[in-house]
Amino acid sequence: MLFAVQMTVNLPPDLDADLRAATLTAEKEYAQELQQSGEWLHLWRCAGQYANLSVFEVTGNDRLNDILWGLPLFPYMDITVTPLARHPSAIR
Ligand SMILES: O=C(O)CC1=CCC(=O)O1
Repeated sequence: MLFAVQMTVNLPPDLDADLRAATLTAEKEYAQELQQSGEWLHLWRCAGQYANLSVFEVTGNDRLNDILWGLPLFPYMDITVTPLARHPSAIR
């Protein structure tokens, strides 16, 4: 199943600098592992925003939920999930 996910990051300005750096490092590793495994198909920056638009291909809602709850930045994110269906005019 395909899902578009928008993640907006709201890191508290007073977050401890070491915790911030460790969380960002862990987020990058987590995201890159899921891209390498093939579940995280696209990861795009929303221009001008501390947000991304991602596409996941996963077995279902429960798997996507597990992935999102596992994001190191999850406590600092607003997340919107859109299930995707094939568009009748799509050629690929
Ligand atoms: O910077 C972001 O958009 C948050 C994020 C998700 C995966 C990642 O590496 O950073």
